[in-house]
Amino acid sequence: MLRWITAGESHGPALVGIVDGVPAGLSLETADFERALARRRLGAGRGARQKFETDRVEITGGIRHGKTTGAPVAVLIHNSEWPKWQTVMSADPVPPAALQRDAGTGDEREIARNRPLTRPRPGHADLPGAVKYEQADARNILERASARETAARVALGTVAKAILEQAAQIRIVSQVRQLGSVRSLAPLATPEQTAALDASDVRCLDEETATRMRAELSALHKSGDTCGGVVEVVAYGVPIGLGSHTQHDRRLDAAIAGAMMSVQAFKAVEIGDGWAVAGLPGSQAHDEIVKDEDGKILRLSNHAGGIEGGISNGQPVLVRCAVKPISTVPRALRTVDWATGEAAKANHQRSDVSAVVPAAVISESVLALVLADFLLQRTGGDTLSQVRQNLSLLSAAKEIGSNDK
Ligand SMILES: Cc1cc2nc3c(=O)[nH]c(=O)nc-3n(C[C@H](O)[C@H](O)[C@H](O)COP(=O)(O)O)c2cc1C
Ligand SMILES: C=C(O[C@@H]1CC(C(=O)O)=C[C@@H](OP(=O)(O)O)[C@H]1O)C(=O)O
Repeated sequence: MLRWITAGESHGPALVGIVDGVPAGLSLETADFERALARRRLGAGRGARQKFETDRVEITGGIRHGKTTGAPVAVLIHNSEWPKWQTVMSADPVPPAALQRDAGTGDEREIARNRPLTRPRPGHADLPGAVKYEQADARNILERASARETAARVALGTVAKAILEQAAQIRIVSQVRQLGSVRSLAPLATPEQTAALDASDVRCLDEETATRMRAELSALHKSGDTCGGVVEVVAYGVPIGLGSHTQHDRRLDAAIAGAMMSVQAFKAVEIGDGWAVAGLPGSQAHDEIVKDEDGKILRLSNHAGGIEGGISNGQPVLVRCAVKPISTVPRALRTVDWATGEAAKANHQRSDVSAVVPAAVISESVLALVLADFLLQRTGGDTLSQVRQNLSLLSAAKEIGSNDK
């Protein structure tokens, strides 16, 4: 079983991610984490921060000389901007005067950064968070609500991907299915296309569609607006038998949907052709089962997205997620200033125009974490070789009915 947790603020000194239950013997090193984080920074629509952020990684537990030891893996991701934020984000009390002056740079923005944020942004966590936690400064909410946190999840996803790839040759790939109102009809991506997708600023290999996506982003940017979209993530090589129909919290589809919905701005999750099959007759909605010439069982389609009854069925696991538009809209939305009680325009700060491209990369990590957890629940094993061996025994014993004899 794999457990994971993150901590840290967007403008704090670092993010922390911890994943427990990692088998010993996996090959992993700092460069693997940094490569994964560089993929998350990619993409059209990102704001100023990603231009200078380097996501410097420090492994502080669970890996020695390039191999996991079986101990929890702990990773720090340093914040490149920390010196600039040190006063306003200080964990220890600072004298009020220190918050009213800049750090000697003469930079007005520095002073502004220290003022309490009292004009909540519709769509962000500012208002419900401030009410719930009784905070007068929305910064105490937005710092942790920020999707900066997904950097830690991508770091942990690097461990999960290593488990899946090294133990079971499971590979995950993502693409952008829709950016703003522009939809992509591109075929399902394969793992071999990962490098090409990473090289596309809109994560779309159809050039005509990619051009329309860029044009829409640029028009929105010019008009001070933002957009969302749809990301698609596929896991290939998932064996039959991850998850269970026997209890609500053992269903693989439920775990995937829950994990995906936990990503900032993800507002809907579809497994396979989830929304489309709702409107189809049953005769067209299911994946018929046939035998090939060698007697092997095959499917004629994959509407179910690789999961039936909460159990992986051997087909690629296919998930789509709807990502809402960024809520820090430059053409700021109406709100109420809780300091004055007056109508106001929402706080505006440096922001992304669209998070859809990094969202695709994040969805890979989130899917990897869930699949690695369910794989280890199925196989057990404290080391990579035990997981491999147990998996091969499970694959060998898959004859239907053998347990009834
Ligand atoms: C990769 C990524 C980047 C994001 N960047 C921003 C941003 O720059 N500005 C913003 O207002 N929201 C951004 N968001 C979305 C907010 O974090 C999110 O809307 C907010 O935390 C409220 O959570 P909810 O949308 O899940 O309700 C981003 C989301 C993701 C996944
Ligand atoms: C920092 C990241 O995304 C941030 C997510 C985010 C938000 O509100 O979610 C707001 C912005 O923060 P900032 O004001 O510091 O630029 C984004 O840049 C990141 O993805 O690494």
